[in-house]
Amino acid sequence: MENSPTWIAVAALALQRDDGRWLMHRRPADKHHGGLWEFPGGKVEPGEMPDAALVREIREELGIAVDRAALAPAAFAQGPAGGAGPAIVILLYTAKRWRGEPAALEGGEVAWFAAAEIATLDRPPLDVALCDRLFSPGTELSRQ
Ligand SMILES: Nc1nc2c([nH]c(=O)n2[C@H]2C[C@H](O)[C@@H](COP(=O)(O)OP(=O)(O)OP(=O)(O)O)O2)c(=O)[nH]1
Repeated sequence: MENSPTWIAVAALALQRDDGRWLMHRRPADKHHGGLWEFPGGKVEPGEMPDAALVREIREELGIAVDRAALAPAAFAQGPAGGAGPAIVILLYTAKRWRGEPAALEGGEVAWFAAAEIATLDRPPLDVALCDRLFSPGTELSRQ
């Protein structure tokens, strides 16, 4: 066993509107992965459940309230290990209910996209993997 952490958990949200569009967040230019489109969310803190972390991150980042009960686990993706820092494992949830109007409170921008449009956006590698799983043909979600 190594003493330093080998991975960190990130919780992310695929929020879907009634018209079928999904919310994506464009990271501020000065951040890691700046300018890329990702699912909103953030790091899970020690001792925190991922869904509780996501409720907190979404409130801070988008200014909306999502209930833990409205979050459905959808997919995960794992980054490479052995790099400079810990590997990232992203846990993606979906939600169709929330309160408030999403806004990019911590910078960047937010917009709603059809699944086919998301495939054309510049995204971090892990988001490409998550989208493949979320929207891959034959899955329940891709037909909605
Ligand atoms: N939130 C989020 N992060 C992602 C996605 N894809 C992806 O590679 N990441 C990476 C970018 C960051 O290295 C890490 C999450 O960091 P973050 O900056 O969003 O989280 P945070 O708000 O808790 O971080 P911090 O700046 O307060 O340290 O995961 C994604 O779809 N959503």
